[in-house]
Amino acid sequence: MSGDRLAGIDTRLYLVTDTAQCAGAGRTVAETVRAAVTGGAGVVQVRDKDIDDAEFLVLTREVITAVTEATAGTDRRVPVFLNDRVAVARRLLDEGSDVHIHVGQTDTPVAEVRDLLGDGPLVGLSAAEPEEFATAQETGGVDLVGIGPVFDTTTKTDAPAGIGPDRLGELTASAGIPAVAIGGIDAERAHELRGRGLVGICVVSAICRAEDPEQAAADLLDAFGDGTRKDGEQA
Ligand SMILES: Cc1ncc(COP(=O)(O)OP(=O)(O)O)c(N)n1
Ligand SMILES: Cc1nc(C(=O)O)sc1CCOP(=O)(O)O
Ligand SMILES: [Mg+2]
Repeated sequence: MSGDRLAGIDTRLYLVTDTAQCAGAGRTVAETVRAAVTGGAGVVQVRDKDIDDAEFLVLTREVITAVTEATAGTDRRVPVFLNDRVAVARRLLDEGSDVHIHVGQTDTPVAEVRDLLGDGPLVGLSAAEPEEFATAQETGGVDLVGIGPVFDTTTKTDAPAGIGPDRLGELTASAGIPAVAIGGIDAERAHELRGRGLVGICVVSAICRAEDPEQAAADLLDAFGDGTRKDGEQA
């Protein structure tokens, strides 16, 4: 896999959807995505552990439409990732949709994902151990790693305790693959993740539970900035 496969994508703010959290805030996932992308989210992942593949297919089509509407008339490229559902991704690719996939360490292995989906889609992988980065680099085929949880989270019920920004920075430095941080990130804490080598921050509840997801996205982007400057450093 060669070239800058993330070219043209603003990876600084990555939204992962949670259907129940969006519903609790009185909105659909698609409405939340449309607002968040309008507010600046540059990557979207559809994640729902409680529905079957047929329902996930419908949900993802709605999200693709929301992203298309939010980016209409701009030159923004906002990729839509599917969480875990390789078969649904294959179906959408066959329909001509531009979709991508994020898998974890216990999901479909990356080599198998590539066999099933080919070289076109971006592949994200969860990784939080040096050995996992080494394997991802050796195997190839991973475009982006998600490292977490950086802070404690209640959204992912099987997540361990947060590793903290310093450990996150060490892992990012050794990842060798563009990395986003995930877990417990909100607009108050996002500034702690500047200067950690990340290409972006990834959030669920900070946008899905927000009263105003467009404003929440803008606030998160303000707090993270371009991600490169640590607190207190001059531009
Ligand atoms: C960007 C990003 N990073 C990490 C994860 C977590 O994926 P995984 O470990 O497979 O856990 P589930 O999300 O499937 O519960 C992610 N989804 N996105
Ligand atoms: C989906 C997910 N993956 C994680 C990981 O650590 O790999 S943490 C997480 C949930 C993040 O939700 P919130 O932004 O609401 O804390
Ligand atoms: Mg997974």
